[in-house]
Amino acid sequence: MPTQPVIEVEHLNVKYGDFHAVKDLSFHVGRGELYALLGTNGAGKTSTLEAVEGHRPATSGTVRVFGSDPRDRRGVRPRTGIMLQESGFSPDLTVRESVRLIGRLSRRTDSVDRLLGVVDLTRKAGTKVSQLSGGEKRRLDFATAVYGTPELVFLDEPTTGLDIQSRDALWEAVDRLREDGSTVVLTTHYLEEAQQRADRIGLMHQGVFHREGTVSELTRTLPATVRFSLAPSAPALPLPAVPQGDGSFLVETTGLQDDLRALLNWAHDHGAELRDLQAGPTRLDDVFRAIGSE
Ligand SMILES: Nc1ncnc2c1ncn2[C@@H]1O[C@H](COP(=O)(O)OP(=O)(O)OP(=O)(O)O)[C@@H](O)[C@H]1O
Repeated sequence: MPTQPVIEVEHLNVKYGDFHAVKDLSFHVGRGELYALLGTNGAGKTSTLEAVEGHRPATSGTVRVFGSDPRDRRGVRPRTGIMLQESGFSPDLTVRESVRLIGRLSRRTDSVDRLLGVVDLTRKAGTKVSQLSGGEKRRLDFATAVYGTPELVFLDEPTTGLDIQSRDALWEAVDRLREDGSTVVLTTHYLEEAQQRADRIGLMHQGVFHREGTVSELTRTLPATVRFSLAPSAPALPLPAVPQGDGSFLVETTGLQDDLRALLNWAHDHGAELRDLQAGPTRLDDVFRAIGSE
C-alpha cells in the first residue's frame, strides 16, 4: 500500500488583495523525498512555502502536512524544522543559547555541541548573534532547523551567502538527514544544487507550475547543447551553429552523439581547434531561459 504523502497541496490559491500570487497549485511530496521549489523572481515560491509551513492561511484550497492542517502546532510543528530566508534570532542571545532555546521549543532532543560542530560554529558558541557574519547566521539558522532530525525540513535559500566550504558542509548534513529518512523541501536560486540533489522539482512562474517532475523529465523536452569557440579564420562548420557574439558558437541538437562526432571529425580534418568545448544534456538554466521565450 503506498504511504501517504508528507505534503499534500490541492488547488492552493494565495491572494494579496487583488493580486493573485499563487494560482490553483497542486503537488505532493512523498516521505524521504527532496523536493525543490524553483522559479523566477516573484513566482510565488515563498507564498507557497509559507502556506505549507503554516505561516500563512491559504486564500482557498487545501494544504495537509502529515495529514493535518500545518497550523496545527501540536501535531505538525514538533515534526518540522524550518529555515526561513531571514532569521528571527534574538540578537542578545549567544549562538549556544539560540540553538538550545529553539531546540527546547521544538520538543525534540539533540546535542547542541554536535550541531555546532556540524555547522562549524563551535568556536562561536559564546558569541552573541548580533556579532555574527551573514554566513554564520545562515549556518546557525540551519542548525536550529535540523535540531533533533525533524521528519520534515524546509530550507528556504539555505546556501545564499555561504562560502563553498560551508555549502559543502551544509549539503553533507542534508545527506545525513536524508539517510535518517527526513523529507526535505528546498527553494534555491542555485540551479546546479537543485539539479544535483532534488528528486523532483516544481518550477514556478507567475503563480503556476510551469513544469513539474524529475530533473530528467524537465530537461529532456529541450535539445542538448554543444558550445565552443573558433578562430575567425576557421572554415565553414559542418552543421548549423548560432554565433553568440563573443566568438563562441552554440549548437542545439537532438542527436548529440552524431553531431559531436561530425564536429570533432571536421576539426580533425581541417586542423581546427574547438576551444572551450562543452557538450551535454540541457541544464536547468536552459529550462529557465526557455520560460521567458515560450
Ligand atoms: N505581503 C504581500 N503583499 C502584496 N504582494 C505580495 C506580498 N508578498 C508577496 N507579494 C507578491 O506576490 C508575488 C509572489 O511573491 P513571493 O515572495 O511568493 O515570490 P518568490 O517566488 O518567493 O520570489 P523571489 O524568488 O523573488 O523571492 C510577488 O509578485 C510579490 O510581489
